[in-house]
Amino acid sequence: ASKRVHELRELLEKYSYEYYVLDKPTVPDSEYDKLLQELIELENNHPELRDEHSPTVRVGGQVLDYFRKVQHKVPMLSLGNAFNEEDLRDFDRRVRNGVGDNVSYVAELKIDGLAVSLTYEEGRFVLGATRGDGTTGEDITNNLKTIRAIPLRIKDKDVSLEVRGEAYMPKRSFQKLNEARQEEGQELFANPRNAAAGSLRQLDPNIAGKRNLSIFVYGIGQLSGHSVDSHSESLNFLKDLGFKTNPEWKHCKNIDEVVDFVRGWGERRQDLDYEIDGIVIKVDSLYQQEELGFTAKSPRWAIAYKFPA
Ligand SMILES: COc1nc2nc(N)nc(N)c2nc1C
Repeated sequence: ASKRVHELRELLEKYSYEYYVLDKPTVPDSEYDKLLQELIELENNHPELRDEHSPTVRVGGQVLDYFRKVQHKVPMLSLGNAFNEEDLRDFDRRVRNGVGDNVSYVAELKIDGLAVSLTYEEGRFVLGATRGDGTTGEDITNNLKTIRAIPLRIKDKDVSLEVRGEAYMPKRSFQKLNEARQEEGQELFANPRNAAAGSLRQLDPNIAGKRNLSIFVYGIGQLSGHSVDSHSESLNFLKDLGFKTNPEWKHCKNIDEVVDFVRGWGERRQDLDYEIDGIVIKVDSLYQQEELGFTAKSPRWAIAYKFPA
């Protein structure tokens, strides 16, 4: 039974990764469900084989009375805002005053969701938390385990890391959820962001598990067992580890390319299946990020361009 249990876990993780992270399933849902059912029965008949990182825990989890508070080892800061091209050029001038003219940027979509932190130790997902006030968040591990795009195990066991990402509800899921709530005469969610936040604040993970949430991982808070020199390298590293990163990011040689990127997405964002509220621009070199440092509440090496609401 143990051999079959491990075989099923590997298979289900692979299929889940293909479906929820790559969006390229290689087997029909019926096949996935059949294997999952077999694993659930095997685990029920052999409790000694139970594992809290088994794919079966995504659909289970006990109801909590409250969320435990957790301290972020590395604060989850907020971003300074830019509202027009001039603000972006001011940001670029400040950066170049700090680190010189040899600077490049990464521009990425700012997902309109809920910032979360995911901690992995010896390759296993051990803690998921909300941003909270930046230093203290809430332990919502059970709810985040229901997000299929979040790997419960990562291949590289020697890597321990804490990653940050934005949990979100796809627009289609938001529409279906509100239609269902309309039918049941329940209060509607105002927007996908509130729906995602409301779902992750549920004390019963079975509710969160039915909300079809997803995530885009956008950065590393802490990392040991590996090193990277730039933000673009960290995005590729996260993708290689099996995380779902947003594919629309662009390495920009200068602020002009950033401005073009921002303009482009200002027009195209309604084509996306998820809501974005802006573009985040970061100095690519981690060494230059270090040189620029932080203000009391935000990195000096990043800025969020906000689209008009
Ligand atoms: C470096 O800090 C950050 N980076 C970010 N990147 C993206 N894509 N989206 C965010 N919401 C975000 N937020 C923060 C605080």
